[in-house]
Amino acid sequence: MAQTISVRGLRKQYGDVQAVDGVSFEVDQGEFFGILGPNGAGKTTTLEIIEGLREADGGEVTVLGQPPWPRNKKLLPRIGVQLQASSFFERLTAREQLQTFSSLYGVSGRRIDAMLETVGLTDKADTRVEQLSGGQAQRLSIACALVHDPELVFLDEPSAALDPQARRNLWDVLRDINTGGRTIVLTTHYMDEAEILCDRVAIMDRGTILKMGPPAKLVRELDAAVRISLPSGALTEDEARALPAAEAAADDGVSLTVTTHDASPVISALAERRALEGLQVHGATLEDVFLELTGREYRA
Ligand SMILES: Nc1ncnc2c1ncn2[C@@H]1O[C@H](COP(=O)(O)OP(=O)(O)OP(=O)(O)O)[C@@H](O)[C@H]1O
Repeated sequence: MAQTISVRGLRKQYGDVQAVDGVSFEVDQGEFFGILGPNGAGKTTTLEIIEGLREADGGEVTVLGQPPWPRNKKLLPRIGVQLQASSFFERLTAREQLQTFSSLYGVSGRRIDAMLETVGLTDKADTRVEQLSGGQAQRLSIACALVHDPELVFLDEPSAALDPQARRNLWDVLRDINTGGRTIVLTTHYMDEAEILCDRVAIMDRGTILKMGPPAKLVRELDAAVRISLPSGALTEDEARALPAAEAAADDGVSLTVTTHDASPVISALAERRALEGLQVHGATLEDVFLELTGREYRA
């Protein structure tokens, strides 16, 4: 598969802060790649260097086979960039905003209505940007990053400050963009976002990548316990502890939770007792992976 981004030994220091400390990864064509980590992990700095907006102190970066720095104008029509703080031209409507962007890139205006449709803003086409909600503005900034049909799209915390429904709508938009064949690189501090959207994630903390891979694989490799919960009182705690393969059981008055590394015998035994009503199974998440890697709770 063709390699779209290659980063080797990337470093960047601001004063005493080593923001990026030897980061290496590759992104393949068509991949949805996530850089995940808490505030200050170095995600934005890494992204800005790849986008050609910042000079690295050290390391090698190629984007679509070319170095992004010094500012490489040949790359501009081929990449789309959505920055963390989106800024618009004032007093323009959503459509005019997109028209302005498309004319900057010298592309025809034909894509504008299609783009508004893609990000679900058709009914806001004639609304001025300052009257858009946070979620709508975020989607417009993504449309601006896509209007020239780039093959590679960078999104920096695209769902920051969105309400849960708006985040889900945005995820649908991003999935469609990726299914259309574009490569997407996204930074996020939301574990669930990375888990749901990304083919692969790099978990970053304090300037380094701690682990990289498909989210489901990272979680599986943890070999973490599974929690099986039932309505409180479905079994006594002692009965639950005696279930085959059960390692622990606790009833907090709302749920009875059984912990195990092997869910099948527990669930089979519950089925035999006809005690499956209201059963929920909770596996490990990327948050558990972060905890295992750092010894710290994940705080975005
Ligand atoms: N222009 C700058 N000047 C000085 N320090 C900076 C600058 N930009 C970032 N830093 C510092 O570098 C570190 C990494 O910041 P960066 O913005 O890359 O992290 P991040 O993972 O994107 O965090 P966030 O999610 O908060 O944006 C932080 O300690 C930050 O304070």
